[in-house]
Amino acid sequence: MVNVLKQALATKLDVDLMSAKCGFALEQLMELAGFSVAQAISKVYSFETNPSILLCVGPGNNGGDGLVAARHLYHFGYKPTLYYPKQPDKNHYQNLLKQCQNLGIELHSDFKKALGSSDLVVDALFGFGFKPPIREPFFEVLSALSKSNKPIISVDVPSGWDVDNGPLSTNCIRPEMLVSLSIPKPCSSFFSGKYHYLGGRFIPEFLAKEYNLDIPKYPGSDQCVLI
Ligand SMILES: NC(=O)C1=CN([C@@H]2O[C@H](COP(=O)(O)OP(=O)(O)OC[C@H]3O[C@@H](n4cnc5c(N)ncnc54)[C@H](O)[C@@H]3O)[C@@H](O)[C@H]2O)[C@H](O)CC1
Ligand SMILES: [K+]
Repeated sequence: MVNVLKQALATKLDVDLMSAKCGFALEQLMELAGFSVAQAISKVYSFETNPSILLCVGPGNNGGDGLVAARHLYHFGYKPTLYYPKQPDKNHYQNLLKQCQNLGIELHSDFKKALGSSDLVVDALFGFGFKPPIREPFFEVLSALSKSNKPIISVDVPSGWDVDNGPLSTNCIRPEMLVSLSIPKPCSSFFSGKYHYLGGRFIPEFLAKEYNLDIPKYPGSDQCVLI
């Protein structure tokens, strides 16, 4: 049994989930993934002491999880805001953004100002689709994050880390919390923050068996589990 999945296999698992044999749509998986991230955050950081959460949103599905999490965090009582420098044309991402904006969630253009006024930062820039080296404008964003003392919550993979091999340099971000999705990626063994959660409670048992995955048991109706 394995408790981590390398980049190539995580990509294959994602394709399998959305194939005819499993029948999921990306929108469903992303909603569950993003909801589990919001729920994990709510278990660790109270909205009374840490209301302002800046969600840094990347151009792929990791960013989509961030947009979903922002919407749920708003409904949980937080004050989320977004930094989304590369917005793809795809309908789904535009709808997720519209859903946030309809709630009055602010979209920042000045990253440093946004960072200064936040209590927590969600890193939803890159997940298992990241291929180094980091391209602009993300290099500047990640180096500002690595120098900041704000607690960072990374979604699936700490952005800028190699998915299979971990931090690429000494000035990589060091998140306080990591929410792995489906199953942790190998880089999570370098995580030295305080809280490691697993979310994305959607892997059918037959697929877990096929990939020989050792998925921790989720408590009750929770969408995340502390690992
Ligand atoms: N099965 C699951 O667990 C699910 C997880 N989800 C989330 O999806 C991401 C993986 O999404 P994907 O779109 O494949 O990749 P990323 O978002 O990680 O990144 C792709 C995006 O980033 C750009 N990019 C890649 N490398 C660089 C670089 N060096 N510099 C700048 N930009 C880069 C690339 O061009 C793309 O635009 C997974 O981690 C989960 O968070 C799903 O939501 C549901 C199923
Ligand atoms: K991330």
